[in-house]
Amino acid sequence: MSATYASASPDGPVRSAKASLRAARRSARAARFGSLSPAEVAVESRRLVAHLLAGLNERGVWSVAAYLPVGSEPGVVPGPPTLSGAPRVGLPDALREAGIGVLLPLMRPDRDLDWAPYEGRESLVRGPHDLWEPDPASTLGVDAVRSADVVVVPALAVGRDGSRLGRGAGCYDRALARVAPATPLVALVYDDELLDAVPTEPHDRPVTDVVTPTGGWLPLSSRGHHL
Ligand SMILES: Nc1nc2c(c(=O)[nH]1)N(C=O)[C@@H](CNc1ccc(C(=O)N[C@@H](CCC(=O)O)C(=O)O)cc1)CN2
Ligand SMILES: Nc1ncnc2c1ncn2[C@@H]1O[C@H](COP(=O)(O)OP(=O)(O)OP(=O)(O)O)[C@@H](O)[C@H]1O
Repeated sequence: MSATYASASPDGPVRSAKASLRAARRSARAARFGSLSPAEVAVESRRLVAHLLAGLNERGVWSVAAYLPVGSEPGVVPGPPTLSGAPRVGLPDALREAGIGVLLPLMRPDRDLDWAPYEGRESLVRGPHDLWEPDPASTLGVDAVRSADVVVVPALAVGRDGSRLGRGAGCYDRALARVAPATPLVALVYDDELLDAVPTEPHDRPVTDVVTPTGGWLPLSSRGHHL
């Protein structure tokens, strides 16, 4: 670990505040998800994706770095395992069908993210941690994320000030450190996951916009640039 992150010791006050909030948000998300029927989840996911597409369309965006929502993440497509074992793909297909070029991440062993173009669900392979990822043979390298007009990022919670709480592996922190300052960073969360603020460390890059199933696309106060 470089000296830049020396202040972020595993037992520092911000680190433990993040860890407790992460645990609380994870269980709240899981509990709420468990209380919804698959049909309700599907409706919510479609609304979220529709808001994202509308916002990208309004802004004339033709290329994004996105991800494939899994488990109880916002945008997930619910249902039993498919016969082929292939994942249920909502968000990346919706973007692709709208004519938007999509990069998907692959998690590297060092917890950095590599990227590859999304070419349809048949091209996905099982990755680590129950993720589905593009074929490792098709990767473009860690810097490919710089080519996206917009980066769509996962989050457990987002503050109205742009602060973002992720899974805690630092994958997106590493990836976003490479992205040009003017590139919009759009987090997808459920409505009750948009908070006033979440704890941050110096390496955390604020997101500029958030999309929720009911609230739609909301520019945040951290937003320094307009498309
Ligand atoms: N759908 C989706 N894809 C994504 C992410 C994400 O958050 N959601 N990522 C965002 O970074 C990257 C993958 N990052 C990950 C980082 C850590 C763990 C992990 O440690 N998983 C534990 C369970 C605890 C957890 O969910 O974090 C495990 O499987 O044992 C999984 C993925 C890239 N792709
Ligand atoms: N640019 C970077 N290079 C290397 N390590 C980093 C970088 N940014 C953050 N880290 C490390 O990643 C770890 C996790 O950071 P943090 O708790 O902010 O994760 P997160 O933002 O919740 O997760 P994610 O980015 O995966 O969504 C920390 O140990 C941090 O020091």
